Amino acid sequence: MIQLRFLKSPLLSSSNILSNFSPKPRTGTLLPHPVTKFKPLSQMDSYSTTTTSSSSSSSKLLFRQTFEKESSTYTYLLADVNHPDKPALLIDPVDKTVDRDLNVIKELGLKLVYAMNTHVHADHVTGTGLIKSKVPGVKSIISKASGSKADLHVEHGDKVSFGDLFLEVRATPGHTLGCVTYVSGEGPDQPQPRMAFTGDALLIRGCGRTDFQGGSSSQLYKSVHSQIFTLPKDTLIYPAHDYKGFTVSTVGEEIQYNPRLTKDEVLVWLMLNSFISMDYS
Ligand SMILES: N[C@@H](CCC(=O)N[C@@H](CSS)C(=O)NCC(=O)O)C(=O)O
Repeated sequence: MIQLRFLKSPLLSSSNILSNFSPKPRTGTLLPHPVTKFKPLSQMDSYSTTTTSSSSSSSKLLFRQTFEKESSTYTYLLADVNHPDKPALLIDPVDKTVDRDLNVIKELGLKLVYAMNTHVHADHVTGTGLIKSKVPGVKSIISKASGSKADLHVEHGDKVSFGDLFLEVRATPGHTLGCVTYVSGEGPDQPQPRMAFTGDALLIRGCGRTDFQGGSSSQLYKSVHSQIFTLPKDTLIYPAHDYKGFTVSTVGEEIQYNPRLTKDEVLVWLMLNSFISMDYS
């Protein structure tokens, strides 16, 4: 007789498959700082470089991807270098590599305004506290849903501006309840292709684990599908980690090839929650 045996995986909780994700779009109030409430949204210890021109206007994105090898974490530096102030932000800085990243910012003559996190990290200490102590005036940013302390709390639909460029905040819970993805702005004066800083929600050919910090596999599946996979297919995916040497992917590639997020949701849940074994007794 062939028997299917399901063993619970430590990664996921079975009750999670029933939960839903539907971020509430937000409207309009303004904060004094250029974090605004947006209209509803319908390897190496070195760095890689891109400078992206937008199709019009004076804004020009300077972009750097740096890596912290112990936790395999990427930090991203973005700046509007055509703005007179050269305002810059860091996404997911790591305490151990703060000096390296601040040195690049200094060399390039940028003014760091934000140190942002996509979520509360379990594998390393964020560099935001250290940055604030070393660079007065820098504001830390994290999602309100994270329940963590920061100077500014963002929610789904908010907009983080730096010079003439901006990032949209999209709620992508599942790895943790408070995970967000920061997506470069839409519009003729914003960089093309768009860029999505997905934290641990979407990794290249993978996704963040969902077995701690309020995680849920079903929520992760839904949030990635509704908030990341709906972006243009050429949108560049920049995750918070990579363990295999990948640096960047695209929405189109991940829709086609990500083994954890491309199959039917129930099938993915069964794959992640169970080991199917054959019993021939
Ligand atoms: N799989 C990693 C182990 C480190 C790890 O658990 N990373 C987290 C993100 S930091 S909390 C994760 O979600 N990894 C994805 C996964 O599939 O495990 C390794 O290979 O070193």
